[in-house]
Amino acid sequence: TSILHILKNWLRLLEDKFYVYQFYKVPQFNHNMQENQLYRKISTYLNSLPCVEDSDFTNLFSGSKSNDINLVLNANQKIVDNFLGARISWINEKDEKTGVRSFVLKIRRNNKRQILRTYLQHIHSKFDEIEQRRKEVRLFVIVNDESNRNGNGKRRWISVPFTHPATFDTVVMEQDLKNKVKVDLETFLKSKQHYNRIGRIWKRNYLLHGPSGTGKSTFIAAMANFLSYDVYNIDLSKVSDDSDLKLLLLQSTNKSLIVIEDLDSYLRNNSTALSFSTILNFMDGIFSCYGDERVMIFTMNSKDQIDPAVLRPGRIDHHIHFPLCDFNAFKSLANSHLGLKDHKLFPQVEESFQTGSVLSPAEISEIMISNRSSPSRALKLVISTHQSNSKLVPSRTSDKIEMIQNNIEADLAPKHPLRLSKSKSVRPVEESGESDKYPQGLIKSKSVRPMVESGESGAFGKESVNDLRKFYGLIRIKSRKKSLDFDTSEK
Ligand SMILES: Nc1ncnc2c1ncn2[C@@H]1O[C@H](COP(=O)(O)OP(=O)(O)OP(=O)(O)O)[C@@H](O)[C@H]1O
Ligand SMILES: [Mg+2]
Repeated sequence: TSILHILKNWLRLLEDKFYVYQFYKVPQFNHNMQENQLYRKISTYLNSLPCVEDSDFTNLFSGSKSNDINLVLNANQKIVDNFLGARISWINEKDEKTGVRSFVLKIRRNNKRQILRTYLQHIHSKFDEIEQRRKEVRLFVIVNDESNRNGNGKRRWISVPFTHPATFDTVVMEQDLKNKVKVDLETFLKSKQHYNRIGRIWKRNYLLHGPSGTGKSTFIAAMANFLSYDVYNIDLSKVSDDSDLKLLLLQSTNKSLIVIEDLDSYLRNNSTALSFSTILNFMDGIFSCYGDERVMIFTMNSKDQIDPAVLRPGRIDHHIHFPLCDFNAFKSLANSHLGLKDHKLFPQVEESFQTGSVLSPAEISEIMISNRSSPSRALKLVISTHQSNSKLVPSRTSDKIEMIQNNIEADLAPKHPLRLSKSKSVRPVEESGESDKYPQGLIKSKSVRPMVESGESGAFGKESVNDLRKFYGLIRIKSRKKSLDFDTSEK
């Protein structure tokens, strides 16, 4: 490697003899000792180049995030950048006497005319891009404007730092689709001139649709983190009229994600004071033409019965479907949540998925989080849920979780006849009103939980209590869903 490096340097020196070069110096300070902004931009740009790693001497600094390490060029180091096929060298000069630094650009004379101007513009836009990524992302939500005493219910934004950890790497979805969205967003970021030329507002609209718990909101967070855009979450039920919406949009900034969750429910239930045409105009970006560079995201559980006008190209540029969990998604979740690349139960899990997906990634993710100490148990729970007749699987998450729990209790039932009879007497089937929805076995023991959780183990014997404790994870999910029936002291 060293020999190759030396040879390359020699070759370069030899090559240099055959060309005439022009030099440009960018000092750190101007004559009044004010910082030269161009120096700062060039420094940021050069330190972001991968070739910094190849320079002979580089400084390492910790970055803003705990695991980040930033590479910074040391004084008097040379790096070479390639731009439109031309080689441009930079030296980070430091005056030994004064300690003043400057960057010196070296470019072939014949390249200068063709590319220098474009190259400097390129540095400017790269710097903007890097700064944008470094910026703290904020989440804006709508509140009533208290200061507006006679303000007939006007709203305003308040913001908090947006700290959602989701990224495109953590969201489980088809890799091709994920890449497509990334490329689409990257192209969008670079397309200001294109949008101007064709006379369109520089915006892109996405529709994320699919059942509850399939990752739509998580995906929005990943997009915000990818773009480093602020998120403006518009709750349409809080917007009092058309002018209110316009005002709110006027107060939002460029480079932002405008999010409307559950648009279908607003449209179906008419639960907003806005007219249909206002919503369409808003989606067209007519109200947001005061700003630029917006990505609008709408989510829906289903596109059924939605007026096609809402979904037409231009209003929605990109439709992304979020399906229930299939086996591939399950494997990704098992890998990220349980650290499982493979498991002896995987073939069985795969088979259980063949009856059709009934669980959302959110539900599978909950099972895995609650049972992360025992991956086999988590996998068994997924299998047992799928094995129940998929037609009997309810659609509401809380009902599904309950059904999973009941399955486990049913599994335990033959071993603990006493428990069964006890539970039956405590909570009769008719009480639940669900007797025609699930088979008898699935609802029989709902009320066992309070007794076990409150520590009344005497009624069941140690073994059964231990068995139920094994599934404590699930009991926790359920009790969380039911917003805690019992107080903690009882627990
Ligand atoms: N595709 C996915 N990849 C990774 N995690 C997921 C995925 N889908 C759901 N989850 C997990 O499930 C939880 C709920 O997901 P999320 O809120 O994004 O669902 P949603 O589609 O927005 O649901 P809703 O329609 O009810 O708002 C999240 O905490 C997330 O961690
Ligand atoms: Mg959501």
